[in-house]
Amino acid sequence: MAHPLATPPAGSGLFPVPGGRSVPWIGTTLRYIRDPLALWREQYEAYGPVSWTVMAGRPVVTVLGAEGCEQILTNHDKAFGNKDGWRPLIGPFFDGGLMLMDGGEHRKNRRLLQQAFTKERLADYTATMHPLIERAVREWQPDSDFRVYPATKNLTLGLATEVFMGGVDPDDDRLDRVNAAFVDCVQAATAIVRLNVPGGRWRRGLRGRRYLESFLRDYLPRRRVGSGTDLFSVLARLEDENGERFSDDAIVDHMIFLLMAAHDTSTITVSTMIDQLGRHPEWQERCREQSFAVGEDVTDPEVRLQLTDLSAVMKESLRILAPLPTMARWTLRDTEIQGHFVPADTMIAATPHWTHHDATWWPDPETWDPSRFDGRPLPHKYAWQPFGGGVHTCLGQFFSVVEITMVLHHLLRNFTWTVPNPAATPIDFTSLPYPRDGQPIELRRLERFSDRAAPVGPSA
Ligand code: HEM
Repeated sequence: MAHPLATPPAGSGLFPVPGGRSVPWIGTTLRYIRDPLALWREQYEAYGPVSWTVMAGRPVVTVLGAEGCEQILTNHDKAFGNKDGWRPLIGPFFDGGLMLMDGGEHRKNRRLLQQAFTKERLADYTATMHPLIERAVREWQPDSDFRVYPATKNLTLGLATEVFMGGVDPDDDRLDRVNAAFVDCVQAATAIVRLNVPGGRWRRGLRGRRYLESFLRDYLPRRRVGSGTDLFSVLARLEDENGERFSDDAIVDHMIFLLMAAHDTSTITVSTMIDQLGRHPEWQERCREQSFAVGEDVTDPEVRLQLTDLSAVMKESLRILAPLPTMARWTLRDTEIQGHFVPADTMIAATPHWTHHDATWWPDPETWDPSRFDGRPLPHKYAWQPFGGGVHTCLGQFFSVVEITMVLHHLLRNFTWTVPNPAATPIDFTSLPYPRDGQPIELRRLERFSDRAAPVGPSA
């Protein structure tokens, strides 16, 4: 039986948001962590595209479908705020990050931050990243039980410290602890017990945040005065049109958020692509052929454009597993979503992961098939939205595409791999999605001429 979230104002013509009773406080949190698609499918069948449930102690309105997501992300009537949507989830750990800002504050910070993501800056980051990725990937060791996820996480963290931070001192041995601090912060986001109690995730997250702050503050004075082209140095020297700069606190906040935004999202995307290419050798070989055809150096954007198969593989992998399966919002006043009345101060979940698996837009949605991205237009502007939409669209989108392309490009040129376990990879959705088993593959070094498929064509 459906229970309305709130009664619509008389004469409004709006429907109440339907929903069901569930376990007190925890509600559907655990079911979401296990399998959000199964949970949403059930909600959709029972109540339609807009319904409410309880998650971690509060009512949450789940919006399923491209139209609803478009309405929320484009936010034309400014009814949806980011700050209070994300804050209950990741606030204490990623406070001061761009994604947690609204209105004028967001506009001002985004304008300034955008200067760190221009074409010229991206070219600098790319030039720094390319040799690091090439070397790091080549050093991966063949293994019949190679775990992709932790290896990729190490790689992206190493890149982040070089490209984002400008490197660390040779005798600074805190990187493992920094990595652990990120994980603690991100995982605390969905802690069931949100109290600062010993041994709890929340406490570990808070401790992680303090560790990251002190780590960055140690390096900040040098970045302010240096001439580095890393993101940290760029942020430390940015000025707006009035000559205003970010304060020390703002730089540390932005850095912690950016490191987090860049790290786990790219890691899960690389990991999904490797997993899928291991299960689809024909696509692996197609991508490899293009990677050998363009040569080793892909720092030039024109050269990367030729990796059309890899680009399709990335898009399809982002479709099958969106690194941000859900985007949080908060209603700033009474409003309407797809004809339903939603009162002020309600948590909203926009759900790209659902849209990406919606058969309306994606026939046979559970099948991984990069040929969906063969250049034809999207079936709906919001049918594919891994990088979000509206004013909060991902600022690091182009950076991450370059980073991911380069990792896969070098991997394809150095290795071949298969996935020994035919069962689907078990994904945990506690925070950002990650493979519970670390994503095992059988990784073999590529014998360049014997392992590659013979060239196709009349002379072959
Ligand atoms: C595959 C990789 C990535 C994915 C799928 C991704 C996804 C997203 C999404 C969906 C949002 C919007 C959140 C919302 O509307 O609430 C977002 C925001 C953001 N992302 Fe990314 N991201 C990725 C990589 C990166 C990287 C590498 C960086 C930085 C270098 C970055 C920086 C940001 C920032 C700063 C925002 C906030 C933008 C704003 O609120 O104005 N992201 N990202």
